[in-house]
Amino acid sequence: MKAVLVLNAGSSSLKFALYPVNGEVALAPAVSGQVEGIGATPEVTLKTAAGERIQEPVATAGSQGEQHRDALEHVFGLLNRHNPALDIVAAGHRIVHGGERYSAPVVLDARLLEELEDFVPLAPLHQPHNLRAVHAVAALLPSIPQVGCFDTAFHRTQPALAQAFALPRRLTKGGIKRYGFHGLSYDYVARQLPEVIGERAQGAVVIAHLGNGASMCALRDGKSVASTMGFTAVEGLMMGTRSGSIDPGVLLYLMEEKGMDARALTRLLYKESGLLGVSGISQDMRTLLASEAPEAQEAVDLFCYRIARELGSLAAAAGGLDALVFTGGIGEHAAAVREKVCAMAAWMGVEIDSAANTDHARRIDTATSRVAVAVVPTNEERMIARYTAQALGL
Ligand SMILES: Nc1ncnc2c1ncn2[C@@H]1O[C@H](COP(=O)(O)OP(=O)(O)O)[C@@H](O)[C@H]1O
Ligand SMILES: CC(=O)OP(=O)(O)O
Ligand SMILES: [Mg+2]
Repeated sequence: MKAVLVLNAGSSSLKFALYPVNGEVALAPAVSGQVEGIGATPEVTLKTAAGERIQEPVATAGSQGEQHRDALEHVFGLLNRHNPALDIVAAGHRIVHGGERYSAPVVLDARLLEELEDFVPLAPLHQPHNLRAVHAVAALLPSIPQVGCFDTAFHRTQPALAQAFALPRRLTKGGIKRYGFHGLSYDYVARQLPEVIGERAQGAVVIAHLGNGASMCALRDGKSVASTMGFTAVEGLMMGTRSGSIDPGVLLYLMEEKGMDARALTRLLYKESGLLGVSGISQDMRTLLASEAPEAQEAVDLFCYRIARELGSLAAAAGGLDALVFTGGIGEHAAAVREKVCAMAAWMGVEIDSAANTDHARRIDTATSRVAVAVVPTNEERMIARYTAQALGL
């Protein structure tokens, strides 16, 4: 049977899946898995259709880029050994930045890949790894077509106001505006929502994608109207290692008074801040929730506080709040985070059922809550597989 290979290269992870295609994309992949811990001690986990789990370390050293490359090679080796007689006819990729031009998935060619290189400085933790995956597939399977699915595409429906910075017009015209990210995740979750919350899915909805990277999106009629991430994936919420929004005056001060240059600031804002920076312990929410250190507690509290603040702002953009939806690794699994955020949103009519929340139920609001509150697992890989099949008419 035909299959689409999906690659989702994140900041510190590489998720992969083989989706059988037979007229339409199968609900579940035949093989899937991920490499986690790229940049530290990467380890790959693969799950076969028969439910067998394989876990092994990835032999690698060197820079983040070199580790991403080794991780990819390791994944290709594993897929060769565990591919259940599927014929890989296409590859679909998550590409974080598509700029202003791309509001839909595209078939990738050499010219387009070169154009997408221009966005590397705008998404330094993602874009280089996304593009590297495309080149790696081209070298290994030169005859198959490849499709790029952009994180920014879903947000192209936003009104101009939501995309604008208050900067001189010439800069806005030059593309310095708010793009928004995690679009494949929002797209997938928005499509699941009618099943979970009925008609309210068409109303004022805020989805919180809380993973290693974290952002929130306001939707109306299932379409993005505003988001917390902007020109780059460092704006908005506090994240695993990213600061989120910060007074730009702090950066000017650090440059002028502390002699920090662009490289040092990039490191600070993307790699040393967020949960890791505030706790001084870990970027991993599991570790922080299990820790008794007051610094861990402070990091979690600030993470939740920032979400609650942004929720108010996004509700203003959406013109109300009919539903609040949690997704991403933290959103799906960290009941304590959902509880704190919802407690701070009580003034908006958010009320959750403690037992349902602890059970990670699909609906966690009480019968009297004015706002529907849902937990919807995201699936960027399936979204990519569907888009790839669609773009190629598979
Ligand atoms: N059971 C859990 N409880 C709390 N946090 C969790 C749990 N499982 C995963 N997480 C957190 O989810 C985050 C990773 O989210 P994920 O969406 O997988 O990340 P990525 O952005 O790399 O795709 C990490 O902070 C991790 O600690
Ligand atoms: C855009 C982004 O932050 O992605 P991730 O959550 O995969 O780091
Ligand atoms: Mg992610």
